[in-house]
Formats: sequence, structure tokens, C-alpha cells
Amino acid sequence: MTDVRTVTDAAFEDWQRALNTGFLRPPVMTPEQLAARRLLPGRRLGAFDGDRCVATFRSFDQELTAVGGAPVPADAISNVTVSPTHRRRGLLSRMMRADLAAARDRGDVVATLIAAEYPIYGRYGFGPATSTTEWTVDVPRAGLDPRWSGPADGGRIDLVDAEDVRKLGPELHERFRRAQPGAVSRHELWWQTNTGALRLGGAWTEPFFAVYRSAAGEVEGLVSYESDDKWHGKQPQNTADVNWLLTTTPAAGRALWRYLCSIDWITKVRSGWRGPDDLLPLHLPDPRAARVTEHADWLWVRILDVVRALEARTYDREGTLVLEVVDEGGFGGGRFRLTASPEGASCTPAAAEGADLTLEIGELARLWLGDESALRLAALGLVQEEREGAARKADALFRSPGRPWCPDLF
Ligand SMILES: CC(=O)SCCNC(=O)CCNC(=O)[C@H](O)C(C)(C)COP(=O)(O)OP(=O)(O)OC[C@H]1O[C@@H](n2cnc3c(N)ncnc32)[C@H](O)[C@@H]1OP(=O)(O)O
Repeated sequence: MTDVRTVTDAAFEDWQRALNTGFLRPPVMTPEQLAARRLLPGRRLGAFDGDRCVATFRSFDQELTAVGGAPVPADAISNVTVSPTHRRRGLLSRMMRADLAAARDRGDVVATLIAAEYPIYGRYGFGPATSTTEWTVDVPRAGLDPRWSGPADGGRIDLVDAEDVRKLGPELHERFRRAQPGAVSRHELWWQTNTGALRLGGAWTEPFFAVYRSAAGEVEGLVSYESDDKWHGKQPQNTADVNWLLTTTPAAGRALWRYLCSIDWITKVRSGWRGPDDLLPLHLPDPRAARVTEHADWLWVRILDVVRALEARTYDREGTLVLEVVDEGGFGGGRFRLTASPEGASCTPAAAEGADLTLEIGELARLWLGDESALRLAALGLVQEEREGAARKADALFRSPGRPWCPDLF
């Protein structure tokens, strides 16, 4: 019998070996890499067959920004693996059930994860609630004035070192994520591992870092990017690969994208994982120079507490909706009346009322973060209209003007 249990300190190295195996990475790590990995926060579950770890699961405390900016407590799930020798015997299901039940008992409103593959997590009540887009800009086609020499709005761009990023980044990110639905809180280790101060494994290449400051001297944007060294004969053909770019104002976005597209020798800019409504293409005189090179689901959300989730977000309009929420996992199902207005919302059990819409908990997560449309889900047969016009009414309440975005991979 394979035993699922909390991972002790003594079992950590074995657990890490199983994790690397599941992710098809070299199974053995150096003592330094192991020491760094031990620092990662959270609760580690493992499945053990005899004394060998054959499955891994880690979850940690996080905040997810709801529509309107409220942070909701989330159970972030990561490092999910089952060794190929033990696949399809229900080990993931056992670990997931244990973790979600504990999260619900702790009072987390949602669970979150970034899915390695689309078909895995819907069965546990998760829905794809944000998406991500990557563009590749063909710089010579973009029509930009080649004489550009920095922002003309009084702001400035400076190259900075990793140490500066560790000082400036956390506060900038806090401002960013509190204003961006779908964004998540970051542990301070994020800044260490993404600036080379803490090496979790693999090779580290020092990137370039640039900061945008407004005319008033406020830090409003930071970017990390790398470049290859590619020439075609005597023609430079370098690509700037954006690792991450964070901004808190439109001016910072304008300045930093323009900067990246104006670096001498750079003929391509790869944007990295952006929100699907990022303005990058529209910053270019010829937006067609920015080609979508990837578009996919990103953050998956599992609502654990329907009442608190629906009350945590804001609504731009007034309306009521009775939702029949189906939750086979047994955490968040039932019939609820949502009464919403720009002043606030209340959500109450409504077992005796007729439902407007019937939907599974995973589909509710997609609507909750404001991105998906109930009309589209109804057309797909994923939302059932119990009253005519209910899907349109739900869209008027739930959909938000800016799309949710989670820039983090965790
Ligand atoms: C948040 C993250 O960490 S994402 C990373 C996820 N990890 C990986 O992708 C690493 C490689 N894959 C694996 O380690 C494993 O295959 C896992 C973790 C995805 C699945 O583990 P398993 O123990 O095999 O899953 P388990 O046996 O509990 O399966 C439960 C159900 O999900 C289905 N399932 C599991 N994995 C997949 C998949 N990749 N695609 C489609 N269905 C899947 C099973 O068929 C089963 O279906 P059923 O309930 O209808 O019988």
C-alpha cells in the first residue's frame, strides 16, 4: 500500500528526487541546490512506496487579487508529480483531496495552480480563469522612429543591477498585483531566485535589468531581458527575450516596450508571458509587426467558498442572479442568490428559489475572475440557462473591462 503523508525533514531529499524525476529533470541535486530548495515555502505531501518517495505535492499560502482589487486567501498548488512507475493509480487524486480539504478548513477562499497539461485539473473543480499571450515583434517592420532616445514624458530609463532589483522590485510588485485581477502575491524568495541570488538548479545567466522612473522619480516599471548573439553575415539579428516586465502605469508600459524595440542590433523582441490584452502591439505604428507566437490558459482557480468568493469581488452594475453550483468535490456546491451593485455584493444560500443558471464550480471560477462569458459557456453546453436571458445577465454582472492576468509561474 502506498502511503500519502506529510514530508519530514529526513525525507526531503528523497521527495526532491521524486519531484525531479516527475518533471524529467536530473534526479540528483548538489547539496547547495537542495539547501536552496528547502527554503521554498509551504506544505509538502509525498506518497511513499516502502521507503521510496513516488509522488510529490506542495502547497503554500498566497493571495489572489479578485476583480476590484481585494486580495483573497488562496492555497497555491505546485510541484505535483507522480513517478512513471506509479501513474494512474489515484495518487494525485489522494493528495489533491487531502490538500483541498485542509485548505477549506483553514479558510482559504480559492486554490490556484498553473497546469502543466490542460486535461488534468478540471476533474478537481479547477477552471482556467486567466490566459496568457506571447508576441514576437519584428522590429524593422514596426515602423518606429529610429531616432528615439528615451521617453519624452519627463520619465527616464536606467539600467540597474540585480541588487537594485531586489530592493526596488518587491514594492513595485505589491502595487502592481493589488491593482491587477488575477495576479498573485510573491514570496520574497521570488526576487532572490529571479535575480541569481538563490540558485534552485540549472544554469543562471545574468540578464539585463532596466527601471522606468516617472518625472516625479517614482519607480513605475522594471524589466528583465536577455539577448542572444546572432548575426547573419554582417547583419545583426539579435532577439531580446523578455523574462518579465512589470509596470504600474501606462507611461511605464509605453516607455519600456519602446526601449526594448529600440535597442541597437535587436531585430526581434519576444514579449514573454503577457496578459492577453497587453497593449504591446498597439504601441507600434504597425501593430501587425507583433505576431502572437503563443496563447494558452494560465492560472487555474478552484473556488472553495462560493459565498466569500462572490462577495470579495466588485460589480459595475446592479443585478441579482440565482446560481445552482455543482461541485462533485463537495466543497462549494449549492444554490446561491447573488445580489450585486457597485456599492457591494451579498451572496446567500437560496435552496428554495428557482435557479437562473446551473454550472459546475470550475466554470464559475472562469466567470468569477471576469474573463470568460456565460453566453460562450452556454453555447459550449458548460452553463445551463434555466431562465431565458440569464447568461446575458450574468455577463453584464461578471465580465470586467480589463482582463485578468497572472504573470507568475509557480
Ligand atoms: C500544478 C502542477 O504542479 S502541474 C504539474 C503536473 N505534473 C506533471 O505534469 C508531471 C508528469 N505527470 C505526472 O506526474 C502525473 O501523470 C500526474 C501528476 C499528472 C497524474 O498523476 P496520477 O497519479 O497518474 O493521477 P491519478 O491516477 O490520480 O489520476 C486521476 C485522474 O486523472 C486522469 N489523469 C491524470 N493525469 C492525466 C493527464 N496528464 N491527462 C489526462 N488525464 C489525466 C487519470 O486518468 C484519472 O482519471 P479517472 O479519475 O477518470 O480515472
